Amino acid sequence: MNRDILKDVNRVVIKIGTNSIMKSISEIDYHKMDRLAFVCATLRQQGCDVILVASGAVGVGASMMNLDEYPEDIAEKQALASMGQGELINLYSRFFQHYDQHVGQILMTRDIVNYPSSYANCKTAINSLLKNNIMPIINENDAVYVDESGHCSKFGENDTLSAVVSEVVDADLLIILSDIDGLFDANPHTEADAKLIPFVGEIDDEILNMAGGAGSVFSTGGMETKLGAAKRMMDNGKSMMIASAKDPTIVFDILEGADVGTLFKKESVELMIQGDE
Ligand SMILES: Nc1ncnc2c1ncn2[C@@H]1O[C@H](COP(=O)(O)OP(=O)(O)O)[C@@H](O)[C@H]1O
Ligand SMILES: N[C@@H](CCC(=O)OP(=O)(O)O)C(=O)O
Repeated sequence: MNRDILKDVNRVVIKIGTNSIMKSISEIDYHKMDRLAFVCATLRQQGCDVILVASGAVGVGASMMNLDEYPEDIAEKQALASMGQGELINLYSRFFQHYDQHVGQILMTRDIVNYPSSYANCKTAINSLLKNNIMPIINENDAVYVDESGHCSKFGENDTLSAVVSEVVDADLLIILSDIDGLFDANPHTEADAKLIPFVGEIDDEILNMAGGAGSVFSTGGMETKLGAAKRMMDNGKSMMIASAKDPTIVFDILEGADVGTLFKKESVELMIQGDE
């Protein structure tokens, strides 16, 4: 699959998982956060609209409290998220500042999917940030979500959230930076000879059967939710990449059309670029 089309991307959503910004349960990977800020700010300078979906509220909160493991209790998790989110955005804000880039925090609940006025407000808020050259940094509002049968305002993981955000802002491409190089034909952590799949043109049962759940204590979605996000993007005629978060400058390679990670793109549909009709 020729990837030259990725060179024309004008608006990109980049999602990075908790696992990728933590060295261990107690240690934040500051270098990784700095590289990510560098990449996002550089793309912005080059005229590309970038929206960052950044996980890590609970993880950063747990590291601040020196916890050995994550709590199961929802109220405890929400308290950690409340504390951790403040520190997470503080860190990103400081790293982005090195590259002369202001950031704006947006914390979402599922209300944006369920209520058209919330959706419209969210769209306006993100577009206003972009218009003013402020980098939107988005996470779920983990401290207050409700997860009850009568009312569920929870996403629960950021793969789906990042696909919804891509829809809201009409992004050309969603890049999910993960702790793995892309989609493999089986979970590489359990199948030693699993092979990377460079291109997926359709999410069918064969592809869905390859996916397993989350790979670490930090993660919530695993490959299943990433495939759900890919399907959402493809149904909207847009594309998605899964690539390794090890070195965030891989985003430059992706946008140069390099053969890295897994590209999800409907074979029959040309990547729709902002401004094209
Ligand atoms: N077919 C597959 N290909 C790649 N990874 C898979 C697959 N099935 C399950 N996984 C798991 O999904 C993990 C990536 O998802 P996740 O744990 O949510 O990480 P992240 O925090 O980066 O989003 C991998 O590390 C791996 O353990
Ligand atoms: N919103 C949560 C993260 C949820 C999530 O999806 O995490 P991840 O699987 O690491 O992308 C938090 O910030 O702790």
